[in-house]
Amino acid sequence: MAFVSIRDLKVSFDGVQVLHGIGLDIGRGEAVGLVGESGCGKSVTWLAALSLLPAKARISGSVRIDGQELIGAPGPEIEKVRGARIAMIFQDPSSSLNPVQRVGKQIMESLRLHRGLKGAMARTEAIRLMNMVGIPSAETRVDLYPHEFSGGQCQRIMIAMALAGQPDLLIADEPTTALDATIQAQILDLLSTIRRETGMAMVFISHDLGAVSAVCDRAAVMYAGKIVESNEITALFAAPRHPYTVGLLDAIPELDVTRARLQPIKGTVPDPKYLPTGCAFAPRCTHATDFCTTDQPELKRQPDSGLLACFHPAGRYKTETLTRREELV
Ligand SMILES: Nc1ncnc2c1ncn2[C@@H]1O[C@H](COP(=O)(O)OP(=O)(O)OP(=O)(O)O)[C@@H](O)[C@H]1O
Ligand code: NI
Repeated sequence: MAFVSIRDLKVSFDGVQVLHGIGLDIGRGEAVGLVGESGCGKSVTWLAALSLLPAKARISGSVRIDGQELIGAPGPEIEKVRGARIAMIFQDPSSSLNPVQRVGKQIMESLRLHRGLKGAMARTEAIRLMNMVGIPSAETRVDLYPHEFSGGQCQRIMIAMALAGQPDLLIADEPTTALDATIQAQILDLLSTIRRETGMAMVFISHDLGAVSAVCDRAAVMYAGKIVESNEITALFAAPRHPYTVGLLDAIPELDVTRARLQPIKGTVPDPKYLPTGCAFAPRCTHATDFCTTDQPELKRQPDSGLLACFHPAGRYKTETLTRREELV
């Protein structure tokens, strides 16, 4: 069995289903991207796994790490997993860092909680972690408050806190969305380096397939609470099969192009309350036929080992997007 294995994960809020049976495997040390537009269920997948959803959420299915079932596991067991085995970082560091506590103290608290380190040992380790995530003069800046750091540096400090527990899996939930392009590239670079050095697995959640390609080996594309396609990044970029994946690739910003010239996918994501009967993407899909509006395509293994849920896959080969990926890396 894979190191992390998600099977048929479903989530509803107030009778509205938002996750429709997610299945995903992550190997040890593997970096997997989770991509899709806002509201497709990327965050909910992991918040459900880590028991971080509000009590009203109805969750079924299975999430196992190293064989240990997380769905329905008792609170203290989940708490042990959180931070120590699986750590999560979010888009906005200011919501996770305590503004009135020195950053070093916050990292040391994480070290005490997950590794039992205290005093001088914890302080030395906090400084080492700050150095590792690229904070200059960590020895002196360890005693500063979050507002004395830039947004990009706060995100680095969040990453240091996440690494404090030496997790086997880091969930990075849109960690660069709030940052400008240069800083974003630096953080992506940092995450790749850390993964190589620590050997931890990573799930990188993003709207942007370009950012995902800079960090991940493989990506799963989500739409309306389902995975619609997944494959190795190179295969996904070279030959995207799902028309939605093609749309996401067309929306990747080229480095020297302003956002105004991108081609966003026409239409909007469906409200989970009123999902279409057939394929959820059919109303926006240029390939859709009558059949797609009545029947739901299943996620099936493809000859190239990718997974796809589509009745009318695209066949075009996109060399130009391949070059874009190389530029981004
Ligand atoms: N606490 C909640 N109560 C009710 N509905 C929720 C709650 N959290 C998420 N949802 C709904 O679940 C669906 C999936 O949300 P989720 O946050 O996973 O999307 P996402 O793919 O992470 O989007 P984004 O890119 O905007 O973060 C959305 O329709 C959202 O409105
Ligand atoms: Ni999200």
